[in-house]
Amino acid sequence: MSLKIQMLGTGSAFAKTFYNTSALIRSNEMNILIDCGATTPRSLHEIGVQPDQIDGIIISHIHADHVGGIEEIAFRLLYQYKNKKTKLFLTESLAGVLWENTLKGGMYNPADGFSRLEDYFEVILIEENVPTSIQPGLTIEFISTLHIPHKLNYSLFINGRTFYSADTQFNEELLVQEIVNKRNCHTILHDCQLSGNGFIHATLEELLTLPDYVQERIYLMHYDDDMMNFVGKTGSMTFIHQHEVIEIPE
Ligand SMILES: Nc1ccn([C@@H]2O[C@@H]3COP(=O)(O)O[C@H]3[C@H]2O)c(=O)n1
Ligand SMILES: [Zn+2]
Ligand SMILES: [Zn+2]
Repeated sequence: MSLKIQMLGTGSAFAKTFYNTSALIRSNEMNILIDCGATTPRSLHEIGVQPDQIDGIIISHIHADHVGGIEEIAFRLLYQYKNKKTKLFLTESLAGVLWENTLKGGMYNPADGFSRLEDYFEVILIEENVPTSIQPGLTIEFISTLHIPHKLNYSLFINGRTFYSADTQFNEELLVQEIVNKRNCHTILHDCQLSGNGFIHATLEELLTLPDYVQERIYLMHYDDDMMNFVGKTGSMTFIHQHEVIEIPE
């Protein structure tokens, strides 16, 4: 089965000319969303994908640019699409905080029987660091990575060949030794803070220290509005663009 990734957005949390970083894993048989930020529903609308065409949503971590559009998708499935549920793929610990700390505020409605995450979604709990088949032809590993200390965060390893960082601090050992040397990963989609100190994201300066054979595999995403000023300054790495489609190698 031929799988593709289409970027719904490639912007940082504060970008105004790019939508929040999120992506669709697509084939003839499925549309699986990676994260659903505040601007993701608009981007889905622009490429003609309706909420009832989404077969599931993978959640990397809880920041509004990654989960701020979930309430809209859930309410539209419930009210516009007559109680259709989509799947939500996430770790058990993330499911707890996603409901209690983020979604419950807008979605808690016990009078109508909606008081848990499971009332809106078919919740599929995934064990971290274990490759798990979530759809025919699609295996995802939630790799625990460091974004903000004490905050749950997962990068994704897709079908054993493609790494999607979501939001993470620079981790040379993970990228070089584990992902490329050991796992022979050919495609890396990595968040990138173009200027200033990283602290919670990998900076361009840090990513430029990677060996060439690793940089060649990296698409940069989650960038600020000044991205155009950095074209030609990203070593062997390339920017991926909003709505661009790339193949996921078999
Ligand atoms: N400790 C933190 C926490 C958050 N932030 C900013 O807020 C954004 C939330 O989404 P993000 O994509 O993780 O990027 C974060 C930083 O811009 C930050 O700069 N430092
Ligand atoms: Zn983010
Ligand atoms: Zn984040």
